[in-house]
Amino acid sequence: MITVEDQLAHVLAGLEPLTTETLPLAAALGRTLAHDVLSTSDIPVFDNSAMDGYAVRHGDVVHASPDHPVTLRVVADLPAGSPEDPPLAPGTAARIMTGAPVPADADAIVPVEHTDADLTHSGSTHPGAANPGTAHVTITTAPRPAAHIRRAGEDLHAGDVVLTAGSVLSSRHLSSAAAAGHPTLPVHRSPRVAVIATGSELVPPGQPLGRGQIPESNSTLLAALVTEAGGTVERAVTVPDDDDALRAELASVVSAGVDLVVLSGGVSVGAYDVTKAVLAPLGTVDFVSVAMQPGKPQAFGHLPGGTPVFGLPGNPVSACVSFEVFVRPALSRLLGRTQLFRRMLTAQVSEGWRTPLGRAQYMPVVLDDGPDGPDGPATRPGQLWVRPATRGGSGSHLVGGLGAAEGFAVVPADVTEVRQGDMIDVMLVGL
Ligand SMILES: Nc1nc2c(c(=O)[nH]1)N[C@H]1C(S)=C(S)[C@@H](COP(=O)(O)OP(=O)(O)OC[C@H]3O[C@@H](n4cnc5c(N)ncnc54)[C@H](O)[C@@H]3O)O[C@H]1N2
Ligand code: MOO
Repeated sequence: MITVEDQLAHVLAGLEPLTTETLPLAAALGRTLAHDVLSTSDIPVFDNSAMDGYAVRHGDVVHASPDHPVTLRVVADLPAGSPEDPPLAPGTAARIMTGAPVPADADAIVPVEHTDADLTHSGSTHPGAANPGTAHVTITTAPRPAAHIRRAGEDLHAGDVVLTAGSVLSSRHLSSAAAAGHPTLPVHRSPRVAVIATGSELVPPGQPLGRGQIPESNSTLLAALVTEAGGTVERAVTVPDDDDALRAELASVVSAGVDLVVLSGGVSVGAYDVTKAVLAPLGTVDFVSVAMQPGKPQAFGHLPGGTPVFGLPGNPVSACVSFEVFVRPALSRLLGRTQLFRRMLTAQVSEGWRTPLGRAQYMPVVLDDGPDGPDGPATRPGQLWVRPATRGGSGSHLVGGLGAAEGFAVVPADVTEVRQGDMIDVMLVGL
């Protein structure tokens, strides 16, 4: 048996990020940034007001207080978007709204709450429609120097990196890109993936089951995992345990130009293990036993023409774990991501279990409140507890309980028992 780490290194060795394309911001959501992106301007773009109020000369109002208010003449009205830079002589102020450029002569903003003014609503900022406000304003509280002025470039300077290559673009990244003046972003192409489930016992979910038949679930699982991981499902199909049927399907997906093929089932030593029967003779797909549970039998290699192909074990929990351990990092590499793996955290075990010696175990787990409940003596703030997600434990066929899993606890190969209270690494898979 080879280790998980060696098999993963073998898988990743031959994979390079796909080519890049330029997409409008909304279409780039979930894609991976291909190059660092620089801000085209300072952020903020210019010195602007953080408050609705009055732009003043600090020296005019430094002693203002409720007992000694200071009255200034209002010489301008500056809504957000105003291009004006009115001169402010001593003793004058400009009415200013949040986001409007601060006049060059002003060095503090007094919020309207610290004045006698009342900012009644004006229907439009259009010149002429704007309400000029009062002719005078009385300041009742002295501002600090530079109070409520948001400085140009205090967030980023023009030319600074705003987004780094390899980032998976979220709503927040897209907002930063827009603010930095980019209507489009360079991203890696999303890998087009074909999912092929093999097995003559499989029928579509919901159809009546004859003896020996089960609902097919791996194509649904794997297609959804591909989509969640940022790939594009080209097709998700089921073929029977028939060599010619699988050969025909593989030829079809290769000619469709997919970037990756993910097969489930038929990788073990059974008489009808179609995946092995069709792919092993090619000499370009390796069938190996990996020291993990579930997920021991694994296949990875290339189809004629070079398309990478995974053969995952058919047991549903094995297929899921195999995807997380090998296929997700591979897809992340094709996507150009810098973060190839799920996030790991450390949690404490609230219900122990036995594990096989010599194989790293991936146990589906759920988060819980610990053995004593949320207020128990062993529970500390921020402490995470986990227990097996399925009543039956780690069986690779226990697909019913898989739905509840929020993570996979990763138990090292040399451990035979996980005990209550142990600290354990958990790969988070829930959102
Ligand atoms: N003599 C041995 N037998 C087995 C070994 C072994 O080392 N020696 N390894 C076992 C392990 S571990 C695994 S894992 C499985 C892997 O087998 P295959 O990849 O060949 O998978 P199948 O035999 O096709 O199916 C296994 C199991 O999963 C069900 N299945 C398959 N596909 C689906 C699907 N799309 N949806 C739902 N369920 C599916 C299938 O009905 C079987 O019950 O081999 C062990 N055997
Ligand atoms: O290695 Mo298998 O995946 O335990 O069922």
